[in-house]
Amino acid sequence: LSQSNQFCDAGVGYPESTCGFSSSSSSKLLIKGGTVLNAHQQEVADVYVEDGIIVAVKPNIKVDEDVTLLDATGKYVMPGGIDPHTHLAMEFMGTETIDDFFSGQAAALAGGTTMHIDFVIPVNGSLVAGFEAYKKKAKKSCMNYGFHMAITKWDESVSREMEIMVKEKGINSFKFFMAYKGSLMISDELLLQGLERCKSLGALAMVHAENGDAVFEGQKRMIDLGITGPEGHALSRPPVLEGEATARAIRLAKFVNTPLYVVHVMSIDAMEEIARARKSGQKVIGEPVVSGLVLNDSGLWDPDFVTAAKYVMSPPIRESGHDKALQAALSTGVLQLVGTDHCTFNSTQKAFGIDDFRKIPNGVNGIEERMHLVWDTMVESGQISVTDFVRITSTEWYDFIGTVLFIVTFFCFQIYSL
Ligand SMILES: NC(=O)NCCC(=O)O
Ligand SMILES: [Zn+2]
Repeated sequence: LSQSNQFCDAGVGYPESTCGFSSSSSSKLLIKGGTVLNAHQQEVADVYVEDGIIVAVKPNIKVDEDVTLLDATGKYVMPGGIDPHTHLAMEFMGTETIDDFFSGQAAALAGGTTMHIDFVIPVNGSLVAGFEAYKKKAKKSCMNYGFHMAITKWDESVSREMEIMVKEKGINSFKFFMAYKGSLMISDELLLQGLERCKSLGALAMVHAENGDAVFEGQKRMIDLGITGPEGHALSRPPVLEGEATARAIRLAKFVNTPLYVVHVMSIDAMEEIARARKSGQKVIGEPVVSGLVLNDSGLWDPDFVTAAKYVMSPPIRESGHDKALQAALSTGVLQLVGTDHCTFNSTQKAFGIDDFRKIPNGVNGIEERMHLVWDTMVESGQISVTDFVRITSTEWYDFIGTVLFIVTFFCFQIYSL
């Protein structure tokens, strides 16, 4: 936890030890007798933590009397979750997400996630200005976070600033939008240049894969048919458009010979493209999000606009069947890790699209619910093991991004009942 945060400043009943460590006293904690989990193994052991840093993990650690004891017998002790895909305080579709870096992170912590990676959106195309703006937004943070960077246009200065991000600012993953025509979307020509640049910088290229031109046409088609409600959102951008863009991005990444990370894989169509590419040996990573794993599109058909609009996100939550197929792909290693795409708007904001689904701000929640929903649907059902749970909700990210972000989240353990 940061030394100073809103919990501490507000003094809402949190002891000093929760609000960072004073220079005069050190904090010592022994978590005793739990089943310690990581992505590869589990063992009954004690965990000794000094000043927020894990010093030892082994059975029967003996400590002095000044150490705080926490009995974890009969419980799992595991790393805090890492959500690799969030949008806090993001300006989007004429408004700003209702969760900022404090309220979103408070929700994350309540659900066992201790780190998230948010997407910096450039300001007028400038990555440096976007980075500075997000540093300001993130000042209210109460947990660990990192940044990806979205690329929303392409020119020489963007290319130069990508290097600054990688070499000076610690950002080494860049997302390209193949959707949102007229705002965030970039052309294939620019995507290709972006992929080349990622390759030359050793950075990871990410894509939001939907065919933005076809989505635009699909939206017009729905409006012409008089379908203006939230169901029109899903009808206008069917799975085939996600599959097409995923296949295109994969082929362009292959042409450039650089790894590709596909964010929010929502359909069988996209998942199968990833499966095919991986089988052929191409380095493609697929990230399902918790809404796609546990929901289906029935919410979008709710006659109550307020309810239906809550389910509007892109790519859309799909018909029943896609959810189970994505779970199966995750459990068999076709897809690798679970994000949320947490991007929340309240009912007033969602109501911008009361007469036209194209104006409903796109995004759903999940940062608080991700860990327990994956546990409930996939561990409890026996689809994945407890160590797999740790891998797909926490540690897998580091396998992709290397050692740049050392496993800070291990500082914050979450305890789950056996
Ligand atoms: N996914 C979504 O609906 N909103 C957030 C922006 C994005 O990731 O596309
Ligand atoms: Zn997103």
